[in-house]
Amino acid sequence: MKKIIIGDHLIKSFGEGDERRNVLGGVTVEIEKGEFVAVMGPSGSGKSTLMFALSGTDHVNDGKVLFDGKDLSKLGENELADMRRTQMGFVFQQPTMLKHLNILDNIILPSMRGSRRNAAEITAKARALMQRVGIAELEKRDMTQVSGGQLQRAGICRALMNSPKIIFGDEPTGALNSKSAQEIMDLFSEINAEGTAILLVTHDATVAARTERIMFMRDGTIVSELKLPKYNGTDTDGRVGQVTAKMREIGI
Ligand SMILES: Nc1ncnc2c1ncn2[C@@H]1O[C@H](COP(=O)(O)OP(=O)(O)OP(=O)(O)O)[C@@H](O)[C@H]1O
Repeated sequence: MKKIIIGDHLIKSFGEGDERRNVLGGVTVEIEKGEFVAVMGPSGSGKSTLMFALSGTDHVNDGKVLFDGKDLSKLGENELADMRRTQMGFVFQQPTMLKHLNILDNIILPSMRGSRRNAAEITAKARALMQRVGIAELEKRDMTQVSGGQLQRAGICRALMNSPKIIFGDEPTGALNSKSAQEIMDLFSEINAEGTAILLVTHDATVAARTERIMFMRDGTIVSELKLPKYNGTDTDGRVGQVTAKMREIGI
C-alpha cells in the first residue's frame, strides 16, 4: 500500500432545500506515503472542507476516504478519533492552546489522553521535540509569552508527539511574518524528509512552492495540478514563478 490517503469521489454539501449546495463536487485525491502536497484555490473553493474530509474530521455525504487502506466510514467514532489522534497530526493558523497551561503541558496534553506511554516518556519526547525545533528554553512560558513563530513551533511539536503518518496544515504560516514563515517551512521540509507526508492548505505561492505537488481547487473541484521536484533549497524563485504562473493561467 503506497497511498496514505485516497479520497474517492468525495461529495460534501451544506444547507437545506433550495439553499443546499455541493462544497465538494466529487473530488478524487490520492496522496502517496511521504508525499508533500499543497492545496490552493480562491476563498470558499472548498480547500478546508477537503482537508476535513480527508482527515475524517468531518463526514462526507458521498464517496469514501481510505486512510492507509482503511475505509474511514467503516470506523466507529472512537476508532476514528483514535486513528486521528495517533496517526495524523494537525497544525492550524493559530495553534489553540490553553492559556493557564505552560507550553510544555500544552504540547503533552493530547498525548496523555488514552496513551499507554507513561508521563515521563511523553514529557521526554515533548522536550526532545522542543529542543529540535529550537524552543527548549520556553517550556515554562504560557502562550501569551512567546512569539507567533515560537507558538507555531510548539503547535508542530504537539502535532508530532505521536509520530503521525501525515500532518495536515491549514494555513500554518498564515499568521506569521515572512521570516518566521520560511523557518516553519524549513521545519516542514525536514519533517517531510524523514518520511512524514504533509498536506498544506495555503494561499501563499511561496509556501506551495516548497511542496512537490500543488492541487488547485475551484468551486469544489480540483481543476489543475502542478508537480515540482522535491525541494532541496535551490531554485526557490523559479518554483514560486511556476506556481504564480499556474495561478494566473487558471485565474486564481
Ligand atoms: N459548516 C458549514 N456550514 C455551511 N457552509 C459551510 C460550512 N463549512 C464550510 N461551508 C461553506 O463551504 C464553502 C467552502 O468552505 P471552505 O472553508 O472549505 O473554503 P476554503 O477554500 O478553505 O476557503 P478559505 O480560503 O476562505 O479558508 C464556503 O462557501 C463555506 O461558506
